[in-house]
Amino acid sequence: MKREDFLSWEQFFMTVAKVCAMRSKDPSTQVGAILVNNLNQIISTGYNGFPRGVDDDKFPWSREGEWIDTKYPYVAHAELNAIVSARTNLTDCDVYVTLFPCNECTKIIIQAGIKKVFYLEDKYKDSNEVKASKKMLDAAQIEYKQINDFNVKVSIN
Ligand SMILES: O=c1ccn([C@H]2C[C@H](O)[C@@H](COP(=O)(O)O)O2)c(=O)[nH]1
Ligand SMILES: [Zn+2]
Repeated sequence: MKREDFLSWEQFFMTVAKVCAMRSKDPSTQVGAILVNNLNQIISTGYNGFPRGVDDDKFPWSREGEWIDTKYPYVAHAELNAIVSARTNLTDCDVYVTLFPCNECTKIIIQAGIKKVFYLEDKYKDSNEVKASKKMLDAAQIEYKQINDFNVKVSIN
């Protein structure tokens, strides 16, 4: 008899996105994103971090202070990294991301032709950035779906 407790595609892809987030060196919020095509193939992965050549031991990780002295001007978002790393056309791909995309990532998601956004956390839902994201996704008729029943535990020895 076949196993019944296998991961669904949604659980599987979000688990991979969570694992990608574990690569992030951001001390407060680690974000992972993956792109999946209509054959359920993972096309690309990304996580939030500084761009290539921007030394993450020399640039700031802080959230507060003068904007130029915080991480915000420098960090490349997980969705951006996944999209620019993809080596194929992204039309009709889905994105799985561990945090609801900000407005800048949302613009890139829309322009890349991505069809659906699956997300886990929405901790900045009251921010103007996320409100703007939702307005743009609604206008562009791109669906977004929160994975609610995510209780996957991965333990690898
Ligand atoms: O769409 C998004 C939004 C945010 N991120 C990254 C950028 C930062 O590294 C963190 C957010 O840091 P806070 O300390 O929680 O403000 O998340 C992203 O990758 N994608
Ligand atoms: Zn973003």
